[in-house]
Amino acid sequence: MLDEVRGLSAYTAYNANVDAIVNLKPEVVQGLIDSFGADEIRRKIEEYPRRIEEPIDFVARLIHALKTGKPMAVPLVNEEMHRWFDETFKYDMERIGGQAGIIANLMAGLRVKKVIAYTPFLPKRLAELFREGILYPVVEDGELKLKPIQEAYREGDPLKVNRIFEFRKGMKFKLGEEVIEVPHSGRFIVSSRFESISRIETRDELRPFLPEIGRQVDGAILSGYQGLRLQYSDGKDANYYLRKAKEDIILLKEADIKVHVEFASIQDRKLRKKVVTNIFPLVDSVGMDEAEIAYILSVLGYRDLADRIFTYNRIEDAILGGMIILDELNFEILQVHTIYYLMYITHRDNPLSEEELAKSLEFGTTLAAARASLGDITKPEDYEVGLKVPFNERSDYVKLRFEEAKRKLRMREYKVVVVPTRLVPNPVSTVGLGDTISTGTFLSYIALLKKHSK
Ligand SMILES: Nc1ncnc2c1ncn2[C@@H]1O[C@H](COP(=O)(O)O)[C@@H](O)[C@H]1O
Ligand SMILES: O=P(O)(O)OC[C@H]1O[C@](O)(COP(=O)(O)O)[C@@H](O)[C@@H]1O
Ligand SMILES: [Mg+2]
Repeated sequence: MLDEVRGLSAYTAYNANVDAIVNLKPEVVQGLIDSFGADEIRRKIEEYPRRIEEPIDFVARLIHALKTGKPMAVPLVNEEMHRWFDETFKYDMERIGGQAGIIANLMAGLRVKKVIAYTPFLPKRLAELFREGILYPVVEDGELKLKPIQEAYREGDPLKVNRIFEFRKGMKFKLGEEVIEVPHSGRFIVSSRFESISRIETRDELRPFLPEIGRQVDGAILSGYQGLRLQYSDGKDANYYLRKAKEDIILLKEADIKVHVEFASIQDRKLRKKVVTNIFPLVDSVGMDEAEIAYILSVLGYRDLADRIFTYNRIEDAILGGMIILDELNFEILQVHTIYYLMYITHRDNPLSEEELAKSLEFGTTLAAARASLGDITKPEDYEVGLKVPFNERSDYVKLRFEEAKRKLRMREYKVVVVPTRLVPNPVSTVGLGDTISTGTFLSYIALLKKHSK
């Protein structure tokens, strides 16, 4: 599968940023609890702030994420808080972040045939974090040029920095009298959402060249819509940017390529609904994690099912939710990544067999296991490391529950495929694992479709 994937060319847009990463230590978490007070933190968790405006919002959402062990992302809207973060935490490293940034570097690491990456802002510091070989589209003398991305930076473009808090399974701390033990390794993302970095779009001069870009690739992976704002100070709004985003997809698809959207957490319910209802029906494939499937169902009017997924993590609920999302938003294939399994839901008439779909999921989890083990994938041989990671200890349980779900649910009109994940017990890093899975599954899906059409 790796060779077939490496024979493909792909385009990715829109979000890339610098991730400033903190590997959380229990004493740092305990220090935060001691200085903000357990009662105040509990009260804030109940309130469940959806934006970080002051430090207590951050502390409450972080402690909640640690308690559940779920991957979460919360927008930071108060620019003043940069100072508080920088004074409170010591960053362990800086690397490229954002779905488009991570995916571009992953594909370049695998030496995929051609990687074109586009991000509306490209300051020098960001351009330098992209891997060699990645091309950036620019318009020169009225023509499309693909430049090495490191040479394409623009002076004066704003730099976006997100903070990532990596936490590890088994970490213990006390919230008042309550002893909390983190149930899973994961990451908590503080996503910067200031107006200057929130225009997720293709520059007007480049948009007419999207069909030409589409003709040079086999597929496109788009993400970053979560960075939009409902309103901008110049009178523009999310509807304006979503209309442009829809135009982009239509133009790329003139070349009859498959388009995948990698979904990411959108805390604002209005924006979440706008993004899924505008964008998903235009694309072929969508990827998301377990929390995101519940968030989407909740805005589509399936609150009970969303709550069940959040609370119990049952496979049958995720399958039911996935079938609803696929049908309501009418696209080709949904891929869901959870800690213990990956899942595809597609229509019965999908040309790929269930065995082929399972192979594609296995490719995705193997790639993620390689990244979790090594921290990054810098060369094609790194994939082999993933093959050495065993499937997780709940694999038999996952298979059993899937068989049960098949008996309970009406699934005749769909192909539903579930494979257990290869889980690294002590991952070097977890940020970007979802993007890695989705890149692996989407590229292998295209490669398998190509085989069928030969
Ligand atoms: N330690 C891990 N080893 C392998 N794969 C992992 C590990 N931890 C998480 N994963 C996978 O990554 C996704 C996370 O997706 P996000 O979109 O980044 O939330 C998780 O569901 C696992 O499938
Ligand atoms: O929502 P934003 O601000 O574009 O940022 C997305 C964030 O998600 C990531 O792309 C990681 O995503 P996953 O962990 O879900 O794979 C980070 O690198 C980045 O900071
Ligand atoms: Mg993700």
